[in-house]
Amino acid sequence: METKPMLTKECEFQKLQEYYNRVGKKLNIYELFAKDCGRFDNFSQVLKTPQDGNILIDFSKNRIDQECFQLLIDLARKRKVEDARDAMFKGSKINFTENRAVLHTALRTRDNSIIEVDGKNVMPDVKAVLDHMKQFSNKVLSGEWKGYSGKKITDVVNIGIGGSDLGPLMVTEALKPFSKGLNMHFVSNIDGTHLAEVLKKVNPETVLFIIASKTFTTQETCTNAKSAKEWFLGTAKANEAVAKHFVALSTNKEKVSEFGIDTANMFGFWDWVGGRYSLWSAIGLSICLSIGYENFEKLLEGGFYMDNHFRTAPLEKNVRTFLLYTVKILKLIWGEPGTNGQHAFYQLIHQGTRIIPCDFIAPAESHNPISSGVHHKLLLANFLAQTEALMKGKSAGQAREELQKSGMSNEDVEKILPHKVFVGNRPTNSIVVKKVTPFTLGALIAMYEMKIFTQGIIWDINSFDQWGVELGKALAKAIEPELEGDSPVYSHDGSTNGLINFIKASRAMYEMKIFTQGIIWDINSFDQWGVELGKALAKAIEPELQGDSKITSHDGSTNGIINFIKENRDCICYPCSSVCKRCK
Ligand SMILES: O=P(O)(O)OC[C@H]1O[C@](O)(CO)[C@@H](O)[C@@H]1O
Repeated sequence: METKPMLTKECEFQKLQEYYNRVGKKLNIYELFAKDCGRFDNFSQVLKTPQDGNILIDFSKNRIDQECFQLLIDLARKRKVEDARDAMFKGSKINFTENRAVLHTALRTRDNSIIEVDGKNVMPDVKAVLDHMKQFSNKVLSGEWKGYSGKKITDVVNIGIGGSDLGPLMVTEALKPFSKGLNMHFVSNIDGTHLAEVLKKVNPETVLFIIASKTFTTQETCTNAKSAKEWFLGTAKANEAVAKHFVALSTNKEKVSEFGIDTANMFGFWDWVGGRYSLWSAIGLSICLSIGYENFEKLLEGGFYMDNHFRTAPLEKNVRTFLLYTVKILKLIWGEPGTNGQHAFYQLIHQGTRIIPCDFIAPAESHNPISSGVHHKLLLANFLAQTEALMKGKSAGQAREELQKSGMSNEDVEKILPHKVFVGNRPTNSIVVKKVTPFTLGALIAMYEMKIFTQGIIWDINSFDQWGVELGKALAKAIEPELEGDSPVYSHDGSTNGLINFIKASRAMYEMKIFTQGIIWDINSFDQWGVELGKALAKAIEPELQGDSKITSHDGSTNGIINFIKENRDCICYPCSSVCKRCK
């Protein structure tokens, strides 16, 4: 890869910085909507999928205007995002610190492209492994594959960690409505409780263990796999039985065979698949077993669809660059499904001292419209309300008026007031799909992968290596023996020694830390007014989701998303009466 100047030295970056100082830091999202009735249309995009409906990407609730947008695009061009993208897709070794190609995109290529690494077309091998996955998963699902005592497989335990766990775990969880009936379990943690609790639920005669490890040297996975095998042999006794109940997903044939797994039951992949991007590879075998191979192919198709968008759409119309605007603070993506987050950490997002840009992802239609769709309506109302609340906030004037109306004394009002005010102007992206399907999920995952890629190129960070993680692993090896026994340790810095010695002696108490922070900063750790505002807005939005009339009562983005949901769902009545013009 060509060496680039430091980001801050780029003239385009300096222009962006100058713009931020002059205009950007004063931008107020809510006011931007008031000034521009076309804002939602200008800062959102609809992608039409072949069979799975439209995907809406709304980034209008960000602190951007047209000038800022153009400056960001100019910066992306200057940092050669398009060249890097093309280099990645054609198999150049863009993971320059490890001298590797980055070709998880080849795994989901669904046309007849030739993709070469070191002059060799990798596609025949990709197809051969997919074929192996198809044959195997079909055999297990049909019951043709039998355990050592002749019984069908009922449970699958995926033992892996990091990319060999999280991607398949997330996908199988998200696509549960497509399950073909096997019970899926995922064991990652080295904490023995994780494995032990799963083993209580499965039967050695009907369980299949998938040992998923790119390197087959990962401490957690190897330890869990060894313990699982010991548990299995405790009942099965004969070593030959292992072949019926253990398969491996790896790039390391030698280690797989050393472990005692027949390499005929090994599903391979290659060093150009990064661990974090491996769910599209053989690491996705648990996905195939959960939702069936045909659905796994649809997941690949969704990823391929998004890749094609990324490759061909100009930056100005490219959804990954839109998502760029969320990058300022987080380099890390975290969250919660459904409304769980608003009962946990949204207080921080509403009233914390740092801006936390959020993405909200929602389906217009649920797979489970139970109680005549009431659950889904409430889910959507809360999603919409939180994005609105984060943007609008609540001024001191509004809060004072509310408190006075409640009959509170003036003295009390002034005491409570600072806790009831929140500045708003918190940026969010909203992403709405018609329904969560293997295809749409594949497309969304690929979109986020490419967002990380784009950020890496702009900041000149290699998104495909993990040297920091490797350093941690090396240090863990040194610390491991020190945790034995009860003699104090002095070989590290004061803090690490202190921690080790404390762990040896007792457990930490975290709740009191939060309490102490609250007292020091004068933040009430026990209220949640930001969350309450979201709830109030959700109540107002709920009835608006009824019927198919256009909504205009909110800001452009909220209106736009509500109207998108209404237009893109089959049923328009809550509760579902089966007589509305779309669902009857
Ligand atoms: O698949 P492996 O080789 O067991 O590695 C597990 C995970 O550990 C990492 O190497 C990080 O330590 C990830 O990249 C990878 O997904």
